[in-house]
Order: sequence, then structure tokens, then C-alpha cells
Amino acid sequence: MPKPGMLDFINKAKWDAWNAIGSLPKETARKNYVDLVSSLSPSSESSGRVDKEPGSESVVITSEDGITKIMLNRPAQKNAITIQMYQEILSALEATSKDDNSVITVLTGNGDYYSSGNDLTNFTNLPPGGIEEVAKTGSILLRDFVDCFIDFPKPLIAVVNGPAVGIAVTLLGLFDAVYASDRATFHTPFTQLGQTAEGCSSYTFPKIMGPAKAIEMLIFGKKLTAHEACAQGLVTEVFPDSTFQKEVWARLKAYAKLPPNAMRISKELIRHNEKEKLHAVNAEESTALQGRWLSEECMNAIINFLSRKSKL
Ligand SMILES: CCCC/C=C/CC(=O)SCCNC(=O)CCNC(=O)[C@H](O)C(C)(C)COP(=O)(O)OP(=O)(O)OC[C@H]1O[C@@H](n2cnc3c(N)ncnc32)[C@H](O)[C@@H]1OP(=O)(O)O
Repeated sequence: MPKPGMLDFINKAKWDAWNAIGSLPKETARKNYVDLVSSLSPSSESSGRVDKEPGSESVVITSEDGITKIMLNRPAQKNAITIQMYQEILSALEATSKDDNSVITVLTGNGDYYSSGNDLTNFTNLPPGGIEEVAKTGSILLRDFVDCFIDFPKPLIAVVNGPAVGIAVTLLGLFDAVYASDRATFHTPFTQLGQTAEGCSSYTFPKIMGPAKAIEMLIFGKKLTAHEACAQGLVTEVFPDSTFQKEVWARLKAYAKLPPNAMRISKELIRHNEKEKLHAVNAEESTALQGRWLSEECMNAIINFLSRKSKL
């Protein structure tokens, strides 16, 4: 057929696609199509079912109505993030970034906490290389994990259902929207733990809230209420806890119906100038933490927590 006109978008797209295949025989085209459809992983469907990561339910991933929900699911441990959970979240983000059926991605927590941050027992299972090896592999994992948030191409939303601590807070500076229950609090007690800022917060927090407020949080460990975090620009909007889930998910369902490519391109326009800087900051923070994890200050803080002498 003759090439359709510029404004006949659908037929022009079909014509271009068909033309790009060239002289492919019809039977081969049919076979390729069937092979492609058969090879699609079940996780790329929007069927509303739960796709559990093999071997663990500490992170539950579901897809429905164009929304991929990554839910931290260790409520008894306040959703503290284990090494395996970092890896599962990272894999889920990589998969959803390529899934055409997934329009927006949400990170949230199950139970009363959003997350108490890094699981402090991550430092206690010593491999043959000792604490040095733990610090080195931890630093590499942290860097890869945060890089994945920096590069995530689609709208990324945090649904902060309760208190958030440490890395669960710092990462929020890399999200596109942060909705919080009025029960949520935001706490980065790095100094108290003998540690230093991560998740690019040494750069994003001063940018978001100004250096004075960022320093109160990141150096002195001041805990913010949801309304304070909203006033500082870290949180997009605060909802009463009684209606939080209903209101937020209704809004997210509406957002997931917006044109996905327009959202992705807008995100790229807003974010791409900062990416190089963020990767450099992430590398610097991860290296600094590798040193901190070997320090006496940090070891004492972890021992005190594990021996129940201290709590935040
Ligand atoms: C490789 C990447 C590294 C990235 C680095 C990131 C830095 C950070 O994220 S630093 C932040 C680390 N988080 C903490 O220091 C929080 C420690 N937890 C607490 O202070 C308290 O548990 C908390 C205030 C969160 C809640 O207090 P409570 O309401 O009184 O509850 P419990 O203390 O009884 O907690 C229940 C249960 O959960 C265990 N728990 C909670 N958080 C953690 C955690 N972060 N790591 C390990 N375990 C945690 C707590 O020990 C209790 O366990 P049980 O006693 O066995 O029931």
C-alpha cells in the first residue's frame, strides 16, 4: 500500500514497522511473532497476580493496572533491609524498567514501618576475608543499588506507610514523588552509628532543603515528622493515616493511565543533567562508608544495638 500521510499516526507506524522488516516471508514473520510472544516472561503481564522472587518473600513484587509495587515484607523486623533484599529490589527495578506494561513503580513497606534501613546484622556474618571483605562487598552492593535508583527511567514513587530510617530515608531524594502517612517519621542517625551519609543524600538533601536543615538530619541525626519533611521538600504530600492507602492508591492508579512515554521523556529531561554528578557522589559516599564500617565507632554502635544496649 502507499505510505500513509504524516498525520495518519497508526497506519504510518504500521507501514514503517512492516517496511523495516523488508522482504521477510510471511511464514517466517509469523514464526518470529509466536516465538517472541512465547518468550515473554510472565512478570511482564499486568494480570494482578503476585510475582514472588524465588527463594524469598521478604520483598513482594506485584503488578496491577500499570503499577509495579515493590513491598518490603519483614514487618516483625521493621522491614530492615538484608543483603538479599537489596539484590531483589535491584533485580526488580532492572526488570520493571524494561517492562512495557509497567508505567510507574512504587516502593512501600508492609506493617507499621516503611523500613528501619540497613539490617544491622548484615555486618555480623563474617566470611573468610573477615570484616574487610564485608565492608568491601557492602560498598560495591551499596553503589550498584543506588546507581539503579539514579538511572531508573520511569516515574518512581515512595509510599511511606510509617517510620523510615537510614537508607530508606536517603533514597527518597532520588524518587519522583514521596507520599507519606502522617504517622511516618524520617530519621538518618548516621553519626550515632559511626557511619556517614549514603543514597546521594550528601548532595540531594542540601539541594532539596538547604545545607542547614540537611546538616541537622545527616550530621546530628534530627528526626523529622512527616509534616516537617513535607515542609522541607523531601515529601510531596502527607495524608492522614486513616485514609492513606485509599487516597494514595487511587491517585497512583490515575497517574498510571497517563501516557507513559511522555512521562519517561519528561523524567529524562528533568533528571539527565544531574546523573553524572549523582553517580560520582554515590561512588564517593560508598567508599567513605567502606572505611566507616571498619571503624571502632561503627563497630561499637552495631555491637550496642545487637546487645540491646541501644536503640534509636
Ligand atoms: C549494604 C548497604 C548498606 C547501606 C547502609 C545504610 C545505612 C543505614 O540504613 S543506617 C540505619 C540502620 N538502622 C538502624 O540503626 C535501626 C535499628 N533499629 C532500631 O533502632 C529499632 O529497632 C527501631 C527504632 C527501628 C524500632 O524499635 P522498636 O519499635 O522498639 O522495635 P524493635 O527494636 O523491638 O524491633 C523489632 C525487631 O526488629 C529488629 N530490627 C529493627 N530494625 C533493625 C535493623 N535495622 N537491623 C536489624 N534488626 C532490626 C529488632 O532487633 C527487633 O528484633 P528482635 O529483638 O529479634 O525481635
